[in-house]
Amino acid sequence: MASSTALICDTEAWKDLKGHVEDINKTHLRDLMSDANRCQSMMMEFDGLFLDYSRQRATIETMDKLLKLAKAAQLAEKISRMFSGDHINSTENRSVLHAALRAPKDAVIKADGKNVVPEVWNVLDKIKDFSEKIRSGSWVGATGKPLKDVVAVGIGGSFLGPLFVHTAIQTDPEALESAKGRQLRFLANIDPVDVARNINGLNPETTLVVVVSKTFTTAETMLNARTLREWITTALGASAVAKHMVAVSTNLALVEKFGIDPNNAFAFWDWVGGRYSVCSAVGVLPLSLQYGFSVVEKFLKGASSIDQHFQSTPFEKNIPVLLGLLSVWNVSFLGYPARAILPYSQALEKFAPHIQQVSMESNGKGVSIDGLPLPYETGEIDFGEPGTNGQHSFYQLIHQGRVIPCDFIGIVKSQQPVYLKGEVVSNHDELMSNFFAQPDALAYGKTPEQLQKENVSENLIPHKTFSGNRPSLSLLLPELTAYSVGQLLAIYEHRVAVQGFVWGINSFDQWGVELGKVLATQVRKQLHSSRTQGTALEGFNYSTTTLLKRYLETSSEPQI
Ligand SMILES: O=P(O)(O)OC[C@H]1O[C@](O)(CO)[C@@H](O)[C@@H]1O
Repeated sequence: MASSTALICDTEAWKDLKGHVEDINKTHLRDLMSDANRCQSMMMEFDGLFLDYSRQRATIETMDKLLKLAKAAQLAEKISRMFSGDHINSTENRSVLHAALRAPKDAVIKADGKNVVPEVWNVLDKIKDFSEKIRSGSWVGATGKPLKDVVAVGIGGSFLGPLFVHTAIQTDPEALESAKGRQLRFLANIDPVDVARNINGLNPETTLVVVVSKTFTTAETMLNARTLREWITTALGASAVAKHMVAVSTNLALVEKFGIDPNNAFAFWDWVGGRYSVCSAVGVLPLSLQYGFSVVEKFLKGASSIDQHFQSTPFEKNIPVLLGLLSVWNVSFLGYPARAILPYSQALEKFAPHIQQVSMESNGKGVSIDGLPLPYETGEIDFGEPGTNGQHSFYQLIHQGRVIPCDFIGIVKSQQPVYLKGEVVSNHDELMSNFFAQPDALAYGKTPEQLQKENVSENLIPHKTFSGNRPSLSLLLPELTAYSVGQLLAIYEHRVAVQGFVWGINSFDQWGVELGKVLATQVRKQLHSSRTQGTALEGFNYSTTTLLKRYLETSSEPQI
């Protein structure tokens, strides 16, 4: 781009792709898929992962044009600025260095001129030491009992990533074995029902609470932390906090003010965005308590492998770059506003919710990084469910309704294989039959002519016709281990960054979450004064006043 304030849509590369849409609209995936050379060029392998994007509505020419768009967007420079610790999160004046969280001990990654890797490893070593003490029972609670259960209190990025990784590895044989006799739970929502569910069946005597908050000011997390502090101190006395509560934060002063011993706090840094923090103490501490540090270290290594691939592989073979460019193609050129994340793996059931934050909080922006209003949409609506459950839910719309590019994620080797004697296939093969079938159903569809040949009655033909030409990609992982979960995470993190870099936005701030928080403060104040002094409602519009009045009049909330 000529100047830093120019928008990507003004470049020749963007305009060229706009024109190219017409060519693509003349194609059908049925025909594109019959070109073996094209398909072969759209498959690649890295470190055990296999990517097939031949079912994208793209030709070799499209890919060529997308690579030109990457050049016009100065993608290589932007990636390099990220890894060099430049303050690419300009609205918060911060570096974006989550890759440093999983870098090998001898790597050098600088923020503001200082190598951050030794600090990262100091915290990792502290987590290793602490989690071993808890797991071995050498650290005991206030009544002398070992702490076998952990409740991690946090929300958003201080919750979704750790929950995803926990859910993904909990049935992996190695992780399962190392977690025997232990429980890890996550308290995120301020809904008191979530508190009730999370402490149900737990004994404060044997529970460790980990308060996870980058800022240590998030209203929900702090109230939930105070609620669990009350649960512990009511049962065990005020001094029990020292043994039963620890924290993860960048704000160690507030951790201390809360009453948690600073020695029991695990730091991270402002160059780690909340939604990119699962590889910091945010995820590593709770996961190490549950599975042991050596399992979690494999997760970090998997992510690091993708970091190196992303940083050094030419774009035409670079998985996050290719996926990011294809997403830009689908959103900005083909006009598909959503993306379905469809892992054929129950263990990945929390992957889509995590990626929703990573992607939508990062790329749902209305202005360029320089503050210019964007004449094009950014970000996509991410959603998903594991297969085959999703097939019995929203796939109808994907097959015959709106066009939604799909990410199919499959695993070669099941974490928990089952084969029943006499069955046609193993349970995992049954699952994977669907993984292989769905992308073709979407791509090829079914024509009225085919239905006629099958003697389908005329009145049903329109209903049974599938237009096809619906794009997807398939990612095949050899197995689902801590390592491959790390790979998967980093692929999506970097893919989202690629999209943001091309769109010319700041993918690392999140000002859009602030307004609602401010308005909730006004409501909170009003609820307090109405409940304690009977103050009349003031300063709200007709609708909110009516709703609040009804809530206050009919609510059975305990009075303060
Ligand atoms: O870790 P914290 O500071 O409690 O923030 C939690 C979450 O709140 C947000 O700031 C906004 O929802 C997220 O970006 C962040 O992950």
